[in-house]
Amino acid sequence: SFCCLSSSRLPKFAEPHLLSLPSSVASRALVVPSASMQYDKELAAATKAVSLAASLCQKSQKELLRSDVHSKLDRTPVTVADYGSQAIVSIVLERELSAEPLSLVAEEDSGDLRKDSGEDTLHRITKLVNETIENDGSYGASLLSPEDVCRAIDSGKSEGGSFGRHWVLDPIDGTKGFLRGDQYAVALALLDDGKVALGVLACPNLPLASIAGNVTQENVVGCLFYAKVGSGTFMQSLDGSSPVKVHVSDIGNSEDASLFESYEEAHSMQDLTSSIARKLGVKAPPVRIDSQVKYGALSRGDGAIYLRFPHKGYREKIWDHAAGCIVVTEAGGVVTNAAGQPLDFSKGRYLDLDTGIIATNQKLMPSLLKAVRESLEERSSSL
Ligand SMILES: Nc1ncnc2c1ncn2[C@@H]1O[C@H](COP(=O)(O)OS(=O)(=O)O)[C@@H](OP(=O)(O)O)[C@H]1O
Ligand SMILES: [Mg+2]
Ligand SMILES: [Mg+2]
Ligand SMILES: [Mg+2]
Repeated sequence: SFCCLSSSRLPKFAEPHLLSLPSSVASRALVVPSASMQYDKELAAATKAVSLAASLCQKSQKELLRSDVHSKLDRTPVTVADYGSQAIVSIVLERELSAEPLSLVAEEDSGDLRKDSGEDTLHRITKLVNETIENDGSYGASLLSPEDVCRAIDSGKSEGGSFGRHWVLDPIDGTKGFLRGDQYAVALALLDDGKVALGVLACPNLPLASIAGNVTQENVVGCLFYAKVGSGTFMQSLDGSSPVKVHVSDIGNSEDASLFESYEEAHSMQDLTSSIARKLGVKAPPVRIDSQVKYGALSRGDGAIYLRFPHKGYREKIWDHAAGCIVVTEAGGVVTNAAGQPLDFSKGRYLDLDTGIIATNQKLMPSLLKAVRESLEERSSSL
C-alpha cells in the first residue's frame, strides 16, 4: 500500500549567519568560509530542490496510471515523475545558485519526450512541474513551457569528472519500487574536484521511526537525510520537523547485524549475500529494500550492513551511490568496493568499479571484508 505525506510544506533551512563580529572579520569570513560554513548555500539549494521534487513524486505516485510508464532502450522503466523530478531539481538549482554555471550529471534525458509519441507525456510532466512550482510559491507565477521543461531535463547531460563542481542526480532512484508503491529516493549530491562534498536523500515512503527487523509502528512517513563533508548526517521529516543527527549502528558482533540488499533479484547476486551472511553468522534474514533508501536506513542504524553485487557486465552509475555514500560516511559508516577501497566518483558518469559495493560501520568492516573475499574466492573457484 502507498504511504504518502499529506503536507507539502518544505523544510525550513536556516542560512548561516555571522555572529556579531567586527566588520573586518565578518568580511574575511565571507571570503574564506570556515569549514562549517562551506557548502551551506549549496546544501540549502539542494534541500529545497530535493524536497520539491519529492512532493512532485508523491503527487504522481498517488495518481499513478500504467500509461505513465515509458520504456527506455535499456528496458528500464521511466515515469512522468522521473522526468518531472529531474526538471524540478535542475530548475531549483539554476534559480538558487544562479551565480555559478550549473553542471549536472543526471539519469534522464528528453530524447523520448521530443518524439511525437512523447507529446502527451511531456504535457503531463509540464503540468506537474508547473503545479509543483506554483504550490511552493517562491518563484512567482511565470509558467514553464514544454520546451523549458525539456531544456531543464537536458541540463543533466554533464559528464562530471575530477575537476570543479558537478551536481549528481538520480531523480527517482528505485523506479521499480516507485511503481510498486514501495520505497524510492530522490538523490542529489555535489562533487567538488571528484569528491562528494554534500548529499541529500529524500525517502518519501520511509517511516521516520526505525524499520529495524522490517517492522515499524510509526505512522509518520517521509524522511529527508542530508550530509555535508565534515559535518555529520542529519535526518528530518519531509514535512519539516527539526533535524536530528543520526549515526550508524554500533554493533560489533556480526551475528546480531541485520543486512540490507536490493529488492530486485536482477540487481544483486543474492546467493553471494547469503554466503557472506553465513560466514558472518548473521541470524536475521536479509532485508530487501529498493534504492538508496538502504543507505538512509543504514545511516540511522536500522541495519548494520549493505551489500550490493551486480551481475557480471553491469556498470554502476555515480547517481546511484553519491548521495547515499556521503549520508553513510558522515554518519560514521564506511562505504567501499568489494576490495575495501573507497568509491571513486571522479571518472565520469560511471563508477569505475569491478566487483560490488559494501557498507557498514567501522567495527564490522574487517570481518565483513574477510567474508566478502572468501565468498568471492569460493564463487570463482566453483565457476
Ligand atoms: N542489472 C542491474 N544491476 C544492478 N543495478 C541495476 C541493474 N539495473 C538497474 N540497476 C540500478 O539499480 C537501481 C535501483 O536500486 P536497487 O537495486 O538498490 O533497488 S531495487 O532492487 O531496484 O529495488 C536502479 O536505479 P533507478 O534506475 O534510478 O531505479 C538502477 O540504476
Ligand atoms: Mg532508471
Ligand atoms: Mg537509480
Ligand atoms: Mg532513477
